[in-house]
Amino acid sequence: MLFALRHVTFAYRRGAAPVLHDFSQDFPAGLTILRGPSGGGKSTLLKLLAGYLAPAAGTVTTRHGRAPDAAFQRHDVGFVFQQFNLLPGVSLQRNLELAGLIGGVPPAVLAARVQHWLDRMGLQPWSATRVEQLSGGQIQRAALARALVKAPAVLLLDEPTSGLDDTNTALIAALARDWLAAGNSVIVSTHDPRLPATLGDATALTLELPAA
Ligand SMILES: Nc1ncnc2c1ncn2[C@@H]1O[C@H](COP(=O)(O)OP(=O)(O)OP(=O)(O)O)[C@@H](O)[C@H]1O
Repeated sequence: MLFALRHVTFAYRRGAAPVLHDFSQDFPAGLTILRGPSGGGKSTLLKLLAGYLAPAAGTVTTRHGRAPDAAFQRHDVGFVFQQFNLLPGVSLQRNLELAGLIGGVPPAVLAARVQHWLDRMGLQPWSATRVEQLSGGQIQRAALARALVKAPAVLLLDEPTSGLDDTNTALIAALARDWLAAGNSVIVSTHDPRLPATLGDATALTLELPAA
């Protein structure tokens, strides 16, 4: 099992209505698609899986049999946030290099790995560009490239294609498909009706989160 959640309750503030209440769910390896209304808790759930948020009650267990910790975040998880969280003021290439270094990619293979993802994402012309000068679509592809540089076993994607045109959506779907085909796992939250079809994995688990 990739993740097991047991009786998870989470609220952003003490006393506030919980986003998740007594939520239990197994996440098998492979593809999981999180759907549900805006504000339903998809991003929150992804952050609980990665260990960026901790439940107030209940447990999140990774395939290592432990709660997700800093080592798990560094080595096992590639997270594409809705806000992308690229490091401003430095180049796209440097963003990818830093992510690889933090993720434990051996320096000997790092440069080639970074070039591979810049090429694959069609971002090579902007490798020296500071990220705040990229377009929205370029930033979205850059965030995915940055998540993939460290070759994470689990890719957590939060609305990775929102606002993207069909070409860029197809590019991101193809990447996710390849990542799955290589034996890795992808958990994706999405409203995008194009995405489940283009991911084309009949074994996908689809979770519908209820309205908050
Ligand atoms: N940092 C935060 N502090 C307080 N409340 C938050 C925070 N982040 C999210 N929330 C609230 O938690 C609830 C769930 O939000 P979440 O972002 O997980 O939903 P979502 O399903 O990902 O929504 P969307 O599809 O619009 O991205 C919402 O009511 C939201 O307002």
